[in-house]
Amino acid sequence: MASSCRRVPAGSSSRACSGPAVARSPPVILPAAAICWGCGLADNPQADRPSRRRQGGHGGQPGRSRRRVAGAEQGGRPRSPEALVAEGLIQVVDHGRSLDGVLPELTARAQAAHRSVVQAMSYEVLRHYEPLAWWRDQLLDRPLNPRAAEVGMLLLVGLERLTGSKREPSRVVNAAVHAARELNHNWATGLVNAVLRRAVRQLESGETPFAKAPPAVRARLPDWLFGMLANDWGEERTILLGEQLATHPPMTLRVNAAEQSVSAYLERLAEQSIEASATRFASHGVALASPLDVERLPGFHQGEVSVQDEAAQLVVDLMALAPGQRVLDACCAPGGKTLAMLDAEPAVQMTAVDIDVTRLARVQDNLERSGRFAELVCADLTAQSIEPPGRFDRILADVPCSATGVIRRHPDIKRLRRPEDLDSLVRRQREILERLWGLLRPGGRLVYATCSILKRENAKQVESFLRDHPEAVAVPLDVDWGEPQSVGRQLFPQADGHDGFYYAVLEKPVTNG
Ligand SMILES: C[S@@+](CC[C@H](N)C(=O)[O-])C[C@H]1O[C@@H](n2cnc3c(N)ncnc32)[C@H](O)[C@@H]1O
Repeated sequence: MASSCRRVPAGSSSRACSGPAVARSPPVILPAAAICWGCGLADNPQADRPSRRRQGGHGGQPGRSRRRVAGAEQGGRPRSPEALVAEGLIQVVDHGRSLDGVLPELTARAQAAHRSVVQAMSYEVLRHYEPLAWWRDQLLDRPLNPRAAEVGMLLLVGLERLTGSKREPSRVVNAAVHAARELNHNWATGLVNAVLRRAVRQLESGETPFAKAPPAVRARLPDWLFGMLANDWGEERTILLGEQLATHPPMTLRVNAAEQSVSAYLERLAEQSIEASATRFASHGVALASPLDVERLPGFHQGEVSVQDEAAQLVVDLMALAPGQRVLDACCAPGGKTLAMLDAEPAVQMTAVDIDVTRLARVQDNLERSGRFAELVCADLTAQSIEPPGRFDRILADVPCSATGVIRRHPDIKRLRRPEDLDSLVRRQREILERLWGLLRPGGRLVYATCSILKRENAKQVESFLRDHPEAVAVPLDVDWGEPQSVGRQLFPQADGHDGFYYAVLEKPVTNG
């Protein structure tokens, strides 16, 4: 076992560890926004506030260069929400930056009254990017010059406002024209005005702009992802899936069962006039009717409740934890499932590993908030060993994945992921699985989990592992959630319910001699 002790530096930027290290309990302060696509634990649960919905292109290829939104540090003059969102989304679409990274810069430059609008618009344009861009291209007389990317994005913002907000259409058009000027594209004001007015006329005549759009556009998915999903689940289902992935996810809580029951917590929420209900499948889950700031959640800072998607909460039952067991939470950061397991069974010996030292510090924060303890190890599980082998009774392999099951929460995934990422992810998942299998003691159990809805990362991955490890036993899952696969169960994103997720449970039999 790695044994060197390292404190995670406050304010350090996200980086992989250089070697195994253990971080024990000193408090650490973390940078506000750290992207996590696949954890089921919201980094900024209130970032995404609902707006009214409708429908919603094909964007440029993200380049390698990454710059900040112009003027952010110089305290540049606040701009209109439309201009800020157009500027910010260029950073995501053309420069490959995450929305979580860009939004704080945008909102810092917006007037206080506009901040939530800037957030909501950014999410909505990314959610409906394909239909919005397809519609824009239909409305244009000729394709936009690639150098006019900001104007192209501003048109998407305008089209999103026309279909997704209650604002008077003429005000939407005027705001977009004004934003073009703010962005120093005076040459484009006439174009923006003409295209958006054409869109208004279409809507007023009752035309359905996307009726003739290709299936991938209607599914609000990039072509490559639509193709992969359609290959797995068929075209019709993929269109429905894509539509579901473009909706607002609920904000879901996990009530710490050691502290109180779900019904007791629901009563406390009702006392604060916070509307909520028990989740359908997770026994400690509470779904809020609308997202809110965690500061308003009774007992949040005391660890009585955590923000965690319902599908992510289901891991606890699958782990079949018991006091005294040695448990390894591999790929643990930011610690949502570590905490869920410790809250359910505090008397296990928990070791939690992640490759990213900054994200490990967030695990520590989460543990401290709840007064729980785990040995934290920074290690690359594709390359480094956690000694000695055969040590753990239970292992959770919540491996890095495409995060296609959580696109509702992170619509920038559709712009940032590349098809070629899948090959390297699948390879990495397999390497991690191989190493973890060696760490499992005979008689022990390993739970494989992803927040992906792609078979290659899920049932096909586990099938391939089972072919090469005939000693491994796939445990049938007698549960009422998800859909059975050749091995394991697939959860698909549900309206007002859980995210897309996959679980498989493997056991290593005790061999004689
Ligand atoms: C899906 S997230 C884990 C979410 C976490 N289990 C939770 O519930 O909060 C996957 C994690 O795997 C980590 N990771 C990726 N590659 C890794 C590797 N080679 N070794 C260890 N951890 C890795 C990432 O840093 C990321 O934190």
